[in-house]
This record gives sequence, C-alpha cells and structure tokens, in this order.
Amino acid sequence: MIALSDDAAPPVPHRKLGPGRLVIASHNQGKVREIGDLLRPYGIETVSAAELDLPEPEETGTTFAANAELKARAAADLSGLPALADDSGLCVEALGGDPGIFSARWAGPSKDFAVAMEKVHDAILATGPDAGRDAHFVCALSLCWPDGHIETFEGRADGTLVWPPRGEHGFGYDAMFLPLGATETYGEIDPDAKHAISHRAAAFNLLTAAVF
Ligand SMILES: O=P(O)(O)OP(=O)(O)OP(=O)(O)OC[C@H]1O[C@@H](n2cnc3c(O)ncnc32)[C@H](O)[C@@H]1O
Ligand SMILES: [Mg+2]
Repeated sequence: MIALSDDAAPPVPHRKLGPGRLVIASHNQGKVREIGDLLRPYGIETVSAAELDLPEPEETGTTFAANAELKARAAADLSGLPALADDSGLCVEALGGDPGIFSARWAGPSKDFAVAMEKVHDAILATGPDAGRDAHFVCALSLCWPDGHIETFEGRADGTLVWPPRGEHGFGYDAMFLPLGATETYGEIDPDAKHAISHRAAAFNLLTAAVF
C-alpha cells in the first residue's frame, strides 16, 4: 500500500452529468458565450447566473481552482441545479504571474479591458528594456452538484503578448495574446479557431472526458 502524505488531497471520484439544466455560473458574457459554444454538441440545457439573477460571489480564493470552486458552489447552493463555474486569467512571466487571479480586477469597476491591457503593457515596460513578453492563460472549470460534490479541471494556453492589441473578436485580454506558433491574436481569429487551442477548451476537454 502507498502511504499518502498528510497534505495529499484524496482524488475526487467522477460523476456523470445527467439530463436537466446546468447553470453557467459566470457573469462574464464572453465566457458564457464560449462555454455555451463548447457545451452545444452535448445538448445540455443551460441557464446563466445572470438569467437566474444570482449574485456575484466575492472571489476570496488564492488560486484559480479555489475561485472556480467557490463560484460553482455558490450557484449550485442557490439554484438547486448543477453549476459550472470558470475562473481564468492571464499570467505574464515577466510579472511573476500577474495579473493572474486578479485579471478581472485589473480592469477596474467599469471592467475596461483596454485599460487593463495598457496596465499589463506598462507593467512589463516598467520591469526593464529587455522584459520578455511570454504569457499564458489559465482556466479552471468547476462543476458542483447541489449536494456539494465538486470536480475541477484546469487548462492552459501558452503564448506571447503583442502591442498594440489586435482584433475585435473575443473578450478581455484576447487582443494582446498571440498563441504559441500563431500569427494572429485571439482577438483576430474566429471563435471556432480559439476553441481549438484555448485554455478554456483544454479544461473543457478534461471535463467532458470525465463527466459526459
Ligand atoms: O467571475 P465571472 O463572473 O466568471 O467573470 P469574471 O470576468 O470576473 O471572470 P474571472 O473572475 O475568472 O476573471 C478572469 C478575467 O480574465 C480574463 N480572461 C479569462 N479568460 C479569457 C479569455 O479566454 N480571453 C481573454 N481574457 C480572458 C477576462 O477578462 C476575465 O475578466
Ligand atoms: Mg470574477
């Protein structure tokens, strides 16, 4: 028998998602649209947190997974339905991983991502003339059942940042993110092309393999 160390979390057994409505526990239209696209082939009936008038929980976690879990748990508790939450963000290597879990907060109360992208650009410049532009997106997806059972899946997409931002597609930081090996930013490619390579799709593929 293999002894587990005290801090090793026991594996969460997977559970299959049955028929019925699923709450998309996000107040971000861009994410709700992308998760809706990713779920469409599975014929799952969805309703968003905004449509159910659910409050936005305070994101007090220190990791993407912890924040995804608290958002999924809050929506499942309040709705009595299974809930899928997404916590994601842009991590810039030269900034020690910032803005990371604070990616939404860098856009301020008016959620202005032109401002947030400029802050990222300025922060990189402030680190020095040779600052690298490597970055990655992370997406944690948590699926919580009304009885509290919860499963979390994490995906990542690597790339570099361009300046100025390019493209009108997508949301958030998409217009400054050039995926590894690509010539067009997430803001320039169409949604299907983003779904083929994105951090959200990577997390979603792990989720679908486990719960559908
Ligand atoms: O918490 P919810 O209600 O889901 O919505 P949010 O916008 O606050 O979402 P997060 O707390 O997860 O913050 C992540 C931010 O990172 C950015 N982000 C996440 N995924 C992205 C993507 O695929 N493309 C561009 N930006 C992304 C986006 O601007 C988000 O606001
Ligand atoms: Mg948020």
